[in-house]
Amino acid sequence: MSRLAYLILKPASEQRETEQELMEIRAMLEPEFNLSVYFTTPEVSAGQLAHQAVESGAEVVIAAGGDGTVSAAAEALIGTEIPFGVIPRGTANAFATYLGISKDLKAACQIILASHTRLVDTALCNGKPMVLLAGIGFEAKTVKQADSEAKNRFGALAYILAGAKQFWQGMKPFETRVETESQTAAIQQATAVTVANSAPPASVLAHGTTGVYADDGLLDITIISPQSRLEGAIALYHLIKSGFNNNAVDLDNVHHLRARHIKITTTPPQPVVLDGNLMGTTPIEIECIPSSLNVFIPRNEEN
Ligand SMILES: Nc1ncnc2c1ncn2[C@@H]1O[C@H](COP(=O)(O)OP(=O)(O)OP(=O)(O)O)[C@@H](O)[C@H]1O
Repeated sequence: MSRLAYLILKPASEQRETEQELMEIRAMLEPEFNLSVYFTTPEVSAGQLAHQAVESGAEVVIAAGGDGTVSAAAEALIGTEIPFGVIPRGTANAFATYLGISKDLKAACQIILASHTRLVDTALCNGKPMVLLAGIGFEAKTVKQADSEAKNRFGALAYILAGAKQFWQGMKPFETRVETESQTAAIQQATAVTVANSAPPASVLAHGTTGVYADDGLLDITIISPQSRLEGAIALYHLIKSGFNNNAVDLDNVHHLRARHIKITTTPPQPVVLDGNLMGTTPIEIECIPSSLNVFIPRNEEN
């Protein structure tokens, strides 16, 4: 008997596109799974649908959408070992990229059909699910500027344009205090604080440390505090490099630490973006939940 799978899908902006994508997903997955399809709406979240799926005995849960949809659906699966499939349909798709899942719909379905899974860490940020990262300051302001119209028109370039604008306009620095289970750091003139569970190289501000790994039971914290545009540009250059070579950034204005439990306060309060969506303002408290999500990944991404 075929396995019971719940597909949670965030509709695309064009209905025809959604219909076409759903047809392709059904054609790929239905020979293998008994597939039930549910659409998210502004009122019914991927999290609610995923909880419903778990209660109904789903043997596999699949989220098709952007990082917000994937993160919300993942929350219901934390600690369940129910295999979780990701079909990237958003703008950035950072979690899928981190896991090595292609944006090509058929290739993403093939990964689910191959049934190879890996346990990864997740985290809770002020009680909300986090598979990727929480960004305070620069990143949150960038996401705020890249509205849905810009994302529909320019795709991922919308984030780059919004980031460049932020950078050019200059950021108001803020004071931050980061407390972990073993240490406390206080930085006077921070412009961005990033706490990452997982992060592809494109999530540049997360890469102060020696690699961001979603299976080490730890969160990676990067705080940047450049005092000028030039210092900011140098820091960015080193962070981009570190995203690819996993060497920690060695600069006075890039601070990094690792911990399982983190509390962050800022003065004044700063906007926070959680897994690609704005969630409110600081203070935040984040707890890593080691090996808590069982995701389908390509076989060659095991290490
Ligand atoms: N049918 C819908 N119509 C409009 N908004 C929706 C719908 N379903 C979910 N949402 C909202 O979309 C957000 C999640 O979007 P998600 O991040 O998954 O996709 P995206 O915006 O397409 O991708 P990205 O963030 O990468 O651009 C949530 O805030 C959710 O409330």
